[in-house]
Amino acid sequence: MTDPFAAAAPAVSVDHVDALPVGARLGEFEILALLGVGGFGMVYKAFDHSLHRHVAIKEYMPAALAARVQGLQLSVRASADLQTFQAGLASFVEEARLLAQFDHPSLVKVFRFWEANNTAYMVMPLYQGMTLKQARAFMRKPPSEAWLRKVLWAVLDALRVLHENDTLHRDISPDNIFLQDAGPPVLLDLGAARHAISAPAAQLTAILKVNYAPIEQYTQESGEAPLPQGPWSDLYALAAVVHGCICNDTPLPATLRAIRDRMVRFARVARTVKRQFGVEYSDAFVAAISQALEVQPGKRPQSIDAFLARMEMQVPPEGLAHFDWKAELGSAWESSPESAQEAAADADLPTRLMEHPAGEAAVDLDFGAMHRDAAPPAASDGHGDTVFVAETVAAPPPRIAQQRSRARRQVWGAAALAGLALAVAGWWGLRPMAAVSSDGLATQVAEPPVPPAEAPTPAAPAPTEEIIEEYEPAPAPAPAPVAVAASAPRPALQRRAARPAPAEPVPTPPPAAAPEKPVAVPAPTVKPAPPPRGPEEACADANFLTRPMCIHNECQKPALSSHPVCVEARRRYEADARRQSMSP
Ligand SMILES: Nc1ncnc2c1ncn2[C@@H]1O[C@H](COP(=O)(O)OP(=O)(O)OP(=O)(O)O)[C@@H](O)[C@H]1O
Repeated sequence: MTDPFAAAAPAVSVDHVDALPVGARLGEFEILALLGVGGFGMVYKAFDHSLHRHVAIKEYMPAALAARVQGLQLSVRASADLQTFQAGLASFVEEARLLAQFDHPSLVKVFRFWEANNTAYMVMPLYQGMTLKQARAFMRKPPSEAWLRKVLWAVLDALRVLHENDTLHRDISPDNIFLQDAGPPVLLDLGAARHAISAPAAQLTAILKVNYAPIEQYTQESGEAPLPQGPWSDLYALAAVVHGCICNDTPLPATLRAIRDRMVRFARVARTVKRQFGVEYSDAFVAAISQALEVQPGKRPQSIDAFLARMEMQVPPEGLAHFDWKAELGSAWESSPESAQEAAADADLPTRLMEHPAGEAAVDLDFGAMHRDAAPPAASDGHGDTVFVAETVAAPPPRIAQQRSRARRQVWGAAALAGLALAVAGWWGLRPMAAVSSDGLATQVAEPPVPPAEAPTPAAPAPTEEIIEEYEPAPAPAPAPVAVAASAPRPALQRRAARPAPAEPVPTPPPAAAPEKPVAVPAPTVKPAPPPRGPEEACADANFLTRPMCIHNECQKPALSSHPVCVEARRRYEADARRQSMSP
């Protein structure tokens, strides 16, 4: 029997101490390899000895909460986590049951599922290809509009099935969109376990992919009136995926955008891409993505049909059923991430597009290392764009009359999270930025940091030194508590919410006092010049939000480059850059 999925193999070799061993038997299925590890599950290539075909099996395995102690059995690490583990398990099964009902070429098919060994398993087709996140590394320039439209149509069609069944996806990201080597792109999972683990009881953590989650997902747990979620929420995430794919960079989190929207407008991205790469996007395409990226839910297209209409897309793109994503990338495709980088360098093209509005700095923030203190670190494995959001205990339901101001406060709560994220990101992810010419186009672009061949030495110059000079710290939001008000648990698979109220302006926090201009003081003529102040001294007056950036800026001064604080900051930066370059 021919098996169209037989050749599928992991794009990168994966290993995990808690993975099932090769050769393990789960009934008629024999484990052949580990394909991928998510925060909440492991996916294996397996052989079905009954039907004689290769399949993929996903095992519920939240490594932060459970371990494999004996044979195939899972054991919860700490009794305190039992309830959380069980909630995730129940949602995993619920998701499997839901997906098993659907039969759509772009929605992962579940052949069967069952519970055993204190966990559960989901059997799926073994797709051949790689995730959009992995595929982007093989592109020397942004993909064409025609290519993106094929991916979008497939995902939107799958989303339509979910929305029509009163279910939201809530977890769309480049690593959940799977590009088959020949066939339509597939939406891999619903992230139900992720959301259930975030909310098994009333005092919990929300776990979000911060670069793609719309602002309303930060407020969903609140016992106060939440910002409404609906198809517009999935559309935001999908538009963020497009923005990120074109820029080859993760988009700014909605929480940061709610404070002050520094994300490069999509229209400007399109202009820059045209100029730098010669890749053009139509007005309709740009308008639809721009609208779906609105921070305020009410300003986005409210349904998939509205989005498609904005995009002037009424019929499926031709050849979607046999979409060969590599071939259709044309000259953008390279056979390896390294050659994609080299080709871009040879053609004097950047691999990543970064720009910012005139007079403002664009900061490439990496939230990968940010976790709530109490969150077990293993939950982040392979999920650099996930963040744990601290939440407090549920409040009583609000009166309707108070909902407006409460919704506003929720945005502020989310914004407070952003403040913390900003502070952490200042340490971990400050990257080069681009200057913008008066025509609104990026005039410089930054390449991703290249991992040093050897261990960094303290005297090594910071990799971003030249361009960072242009950086001006953003006005910091006033310090605010980082906890987002919390609530009662919600169903693991989010039911569709009511249409949002007409757009209400997201409150803009008062800008922090502008730093005073330095006053020229005559230099002392007799006393020798004092030794340069250390970065910590120089930033003594900075608050917890502005301090990391202040220290970073101080460390750009040549006199301080070998100061221990700067050496440590640089070491962290470089370790992070290496970690990122190694992640698939
Ligand atoms: N049916 C499949 N065929 C081939 N590879 C797959 C399949 N399903 C998943 N994978 C691979 O396994 C990886 C992890 O899968 P998946 O994203 O479903 O895990 P997860 O635990 O749900 O992660 P997340 O944290 O995103 O919820 C994917 O990135 C993909 O590379």
